[in-house]
Amino acid sequence: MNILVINSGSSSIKYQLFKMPCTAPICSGLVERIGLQNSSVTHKVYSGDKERAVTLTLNIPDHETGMIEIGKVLTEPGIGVIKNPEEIEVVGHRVVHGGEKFSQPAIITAQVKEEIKKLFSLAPLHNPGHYKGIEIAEKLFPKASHIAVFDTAFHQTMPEKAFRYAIPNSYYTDYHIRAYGFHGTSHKYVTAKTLKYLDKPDAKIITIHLGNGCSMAAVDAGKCIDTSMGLTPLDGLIMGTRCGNIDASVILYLEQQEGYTAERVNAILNKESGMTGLTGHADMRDIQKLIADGDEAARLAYDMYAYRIKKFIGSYAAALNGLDAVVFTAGVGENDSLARELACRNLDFFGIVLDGQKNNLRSPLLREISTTESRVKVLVVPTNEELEIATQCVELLSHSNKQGK
Ligand SMILES: Nc1ncnc2c1ncn2[C@@H]1O[C@H](COP(=O)(O)OP(=O)(O)O)[C@@H](O)[C@H]1O
Ligand SMILES: CC(=O)OP(=O)(O)O
Ligand SMILES: [Mg+2]
Repeated sequence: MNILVINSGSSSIKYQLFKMPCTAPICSGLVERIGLQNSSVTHKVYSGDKERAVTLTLNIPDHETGMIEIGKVLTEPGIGVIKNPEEIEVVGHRVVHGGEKFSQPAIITAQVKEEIKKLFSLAPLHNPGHYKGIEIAEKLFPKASHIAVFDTAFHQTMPEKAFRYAIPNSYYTDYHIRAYGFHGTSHKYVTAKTLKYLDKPDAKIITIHLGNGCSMAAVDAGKCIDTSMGLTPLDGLIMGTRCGNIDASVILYLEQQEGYTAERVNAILNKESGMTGLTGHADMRDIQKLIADGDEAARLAYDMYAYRIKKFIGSYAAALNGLDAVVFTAGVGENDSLARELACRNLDFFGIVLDGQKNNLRSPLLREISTTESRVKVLVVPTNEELEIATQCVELLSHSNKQGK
């Protein structure tokens, strides 16, 4: 079954084409730096253990343009992998916010699209892009079944004490205001890999997803018991453009002092804050260059970014009442040794000791970066949200077939 998976993040679109049940992709690609300078599409085609990659530097101002470029590259003679869009049987779409409506994957219908649209205000950097992406994909691949897989699903096991906010109960009952948590597909995938690696199904682990958006999860025996993002993907860690945890009064204060509308404050906190607010850049590679040039603000931003992670490690170790492993994943987590080093520095009290040399080695594989004496293992586990989505699509379709469709 040919399954094309579209994973659109806030700054990138990733795609992979699988011929399931084979878990090795036929091709994969990354549309990067969307809306920034030097945006590009990197398309990789695999045959056996050979890989052929092409990178096209293009002007990609938004996710809509990115999706159209993906459609072109898949069928482009020479670098494409299909002759006809009808060869795609299923398109699996990552959808960040599923609210309380979706705790499982769903076949996309007009009603499902309406629900995704209703959640725009709760995931302003994501759901609008997903919606457009789905609409374009439906036109590009009209014969395929389109399936949405939601970031929120993995976190549905959180106990109420972890997901409720201490605001009047009616806001929960009337508006479902609660923490949902995001990046669930990634936390789920790296959790499974880690438990298998540790050979310990009941392990207590902390998964740290550091991409453009960043989140952490406390996972006990494979079940999420807490996570750092909240009602929306704005909460928790410091991110590329998002502030993470903040005293809610800051919002009121800005509205009073500057006369800002709620919409303006929303844009400031989601798009102009985080590493961008502190350094002018969202991409950690750009910020590292500033640090190398002696830029104090960039250094402070890195320290703040890592300190926030460290505080969550401490609180999740307490929530779990034990810790077997800390797992770094996603763009920053997999590639940025400085962020990992700063986040794990001086955590020997918790039994976490990083091995500087192992931490600096670059590899696309699951690896251990703690010392052999470290009581808690520190791992880098490459995420694969696309494979997880393809797997969930197959499960959903075989389940619906068994139901007699
Ligand atoms: N070699 C690298 N060193 C440091 N950071 C990196 C490196 N490669 C990628 N990144 C970071 O990863 C981020 C993208 O991560 P990713 O998980 O793809 O994000 P998203 O899915 O949110 O778009 C980039 O913004 C950049 O900060
Ligand atoms: C939920 C979220 O922040 O996703 P991403 O990191 O892909 O932007
Ligand atoms: Mg991502």
